[in-house]
Amino acid sequence: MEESKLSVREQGKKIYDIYFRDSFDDLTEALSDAGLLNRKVCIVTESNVAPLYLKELYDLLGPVCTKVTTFSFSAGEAHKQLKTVEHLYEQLIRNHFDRKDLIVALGGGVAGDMAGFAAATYLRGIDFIQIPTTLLSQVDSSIGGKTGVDFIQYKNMIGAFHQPKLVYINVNTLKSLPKREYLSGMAEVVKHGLIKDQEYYRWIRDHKKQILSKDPDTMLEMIRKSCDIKRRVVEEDPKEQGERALLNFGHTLGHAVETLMDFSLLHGECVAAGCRLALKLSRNRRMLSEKETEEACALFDAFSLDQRFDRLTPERIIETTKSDKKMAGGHIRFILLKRIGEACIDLTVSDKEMMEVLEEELR
Ligand SMILES: O=C(O)C(=O)C[C@@H](O)[C@H](O)[C@H](O)COP(=O)(O)O
Repeated sequence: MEESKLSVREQGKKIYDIYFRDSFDDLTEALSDAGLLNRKVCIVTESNVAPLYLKELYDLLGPVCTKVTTFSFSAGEAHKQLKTVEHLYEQLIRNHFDRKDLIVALGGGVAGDMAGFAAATYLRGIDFIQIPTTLLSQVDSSIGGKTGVDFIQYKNMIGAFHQPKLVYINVNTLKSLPKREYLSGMAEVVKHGLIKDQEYYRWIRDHKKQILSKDPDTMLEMIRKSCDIKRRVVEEDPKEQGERALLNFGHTLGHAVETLMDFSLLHGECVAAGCRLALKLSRNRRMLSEKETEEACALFDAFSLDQRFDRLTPERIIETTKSDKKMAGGHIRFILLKRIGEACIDLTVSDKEMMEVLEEELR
């Protein structure tokens, strides 16, 4: 398997590397290259991931760190809350963590977002690294430094931009990932093709079989391609002043569905629902043809991203969307497609337009 890495830069200066590997074998070398050896470390992980990889990580880090502690919380979006972060702060304080020490986020998006947020805020900021173990976190949430927690039912409402010092992707962790979780990550992968790269979108369509069977070489190529797209976007606009908002394609209505379904659907499943709606909004604006829209929706279907959310009404979804943070000057910030492979920001989508696509989707 080809092994490689990508560097994420800001204003030409390297900020961190993303490693693509099929084991944890050279993690300590990666830490050494990033200047992160001989520190006190806290591995932050969750209850599903801990039994699989915590011991391996602990044993690897022990010899190259001054002390290794672990913090494990109950898995699930319901625990991505300030309360969990408070427990982590307490542990860091009890173990006398100072500004030179390191947090290691081991797990999916919830672990990464929350550990990153703790790292951003503890002592006004300490270093952290990302070791993502789900497809969604490998292609999306581990890159770009968005960290945070949900607040009451508001998704990612409290957070900070804080860049990791290293992202270490071991694609072999996907073998143990439940199928539903794996497919949920495909929503972000398809999103990358739709918003930025028509050729990549076609590549995904042509490699459905290999992707579904978790063919290692295909997964590695796909993860690299997606990370490269995300890297380019966040390099250009690290703090979401413009271009980076395009990564929110599917998230405007997706976050509303996720909240209203009480987080019973996975994040990627809700993003897929949001992407279908955004595709249909783009079609109704005559930016996409009926055929292109159907084909893109069918690609989500191929990855079983066709969950129903018909117990929700269009009115409730629209109302919840307006309380999300994607508002700009009183308008909902939508990401639409000008064509397959090119997205744009739009502040003019009306309630009527939303109603039309929601009624179509919920029919
Ligand atoms: O990194 C980004 O920027 C993204 O928007 C990527 C999204 O796929 C991701 O889910 C992100 O966490 C959503 O951010 P939010 O600002 O809408 O909470």
